[in-house]
Amino acid sequence: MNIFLKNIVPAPLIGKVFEEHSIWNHACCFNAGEYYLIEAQSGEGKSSLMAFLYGLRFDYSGVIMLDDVSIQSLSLSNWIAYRQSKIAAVFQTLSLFDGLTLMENIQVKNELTAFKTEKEVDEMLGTLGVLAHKNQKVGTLSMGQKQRVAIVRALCQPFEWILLDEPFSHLDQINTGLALQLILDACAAQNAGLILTSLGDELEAYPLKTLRL
Ligand SMILES: Nc1ncnc2c1ncn2[C@@H]1O[C@H](COP(=O)(O)OP(=O)(O)OP(=O)(O)O)[C@@H](O)[C@H]1O
Repeated sequence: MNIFLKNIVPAPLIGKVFEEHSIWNHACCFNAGEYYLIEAQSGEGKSSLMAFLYGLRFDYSGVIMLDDVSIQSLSLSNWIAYRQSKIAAVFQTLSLFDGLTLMENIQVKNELTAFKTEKEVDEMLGTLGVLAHKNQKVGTLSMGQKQRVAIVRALCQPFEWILLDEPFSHLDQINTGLALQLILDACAAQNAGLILTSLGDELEAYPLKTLRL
């Protein structure tokens, strides 16, 4: 599935002048199966773009197409279907349940999708260094640990695109590399694409196409 943006401008940024290569107010295509890094400073609209692509916000001008379907035309049941099998996401809020354990948070999703075996979930948690915390309440985990739980949970579903809004902001360089590699492997296994936002340039060494807002 290709994602086309045609002259998108978030309502809060209307009236601002954008650079020639900006995504905002220009035509832009995210090609199916490719990996994109959106680099921008705070307040330039990274979270807004992710919310638009996931159908959480519609306060923008312009058109967003998923192949030949305008996302403005999707019903709630269409969105549910897209989010179940086509678009996975990790937002900055993470949306974890603090009162549940790490593993319960993941099983809430994986029991619905049955996408990963328990062994596969354990392997992903082990790769990201949080397996020892599987029975700990999420409310007591560090922010970096919570980010890794949210990433593993997002991978517990089929997808054509995964949207990640500053998913490594609390991770050190080594854990960032491990998490990104896990995500890239999951994308490669499904020929899925990735759109990742970042404040800085710490991900420029990875095989991602960098775009500016
Ligand atoms: N719901 C909203 N209503 C009004 N203004 C908003 C809304 N959401 C975001 N904005 C404004 O739109 C601009 C972009 O916000 P956004 O959260 O997308 O930025 P960001 O690039 O993700 O920032 P950060 O890196 O700090 O998370 C900001 O000026 C923000 O104040």
